[in-house]
Amino acid sequence: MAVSGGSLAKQLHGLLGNKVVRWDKWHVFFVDERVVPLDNEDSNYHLIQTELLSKVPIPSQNVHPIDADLLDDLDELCDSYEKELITEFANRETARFPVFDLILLGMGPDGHTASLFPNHELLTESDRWVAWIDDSPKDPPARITFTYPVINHAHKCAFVATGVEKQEMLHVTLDQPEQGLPSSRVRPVQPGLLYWFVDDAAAAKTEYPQTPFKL
Ligand SMILES: O=C1O[C@H](COP(=O)(O)O)[C@@H](O)[C@H](O)[C@H]1O
Repeated sequence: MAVSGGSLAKQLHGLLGNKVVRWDKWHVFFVDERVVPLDNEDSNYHLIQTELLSKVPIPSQNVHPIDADLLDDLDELCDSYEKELITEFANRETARFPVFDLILLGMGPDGHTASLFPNHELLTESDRWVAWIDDSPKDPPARITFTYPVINHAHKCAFVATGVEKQEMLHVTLDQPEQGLPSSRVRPVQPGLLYWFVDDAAAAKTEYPQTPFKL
């Protein structure tokens, strides 16, 4: 699976203590990463490590952070993360893109997902698996991110969006996909599935038919 950072991290607490999950079978990649050392407060790896990975028995070799020795060279950083994906998926898939079982996504209050921001040229990247930006409108400016070809080839993509600050963008994402917000562009190719896990505050303006699901 691949996981995002941000507010999603705390929602993963529900997995702790789950007796059904076979943690030793998991491999964890990062949907996007801020180009900072892995122990920096801004690092998505640091966040997910703190909130989830340090609390469950996932073998450390199954966790795939960016190579922190390459923070000064964004091209090299992306190439090395693509190679990490190639190595992991080499014996499993013949597809042109890695096919994750699950990609967990968040949505920013501006409708961005991963490090794919509104009106950014990366929204139309169709070739690379992992790409960099150095002009993120949200700090820190330098990041690497999965591109849509990777995200949209997953078996399952699941967004988690909570709180009133996500209300407007959830409405636009689901009810006005023609506006092309980054979060609207997540459309897994057949037979992939897309789920949205939202709370009442985030969903208050949404017209899209909902299937309430209580954990
Ligand atoms: O910068 C980022 O933001 C998004 C959304 O974060 P949220 O805190 O508004 O939920 C996150 O999904 C992404 O991984 C992260 O790098």
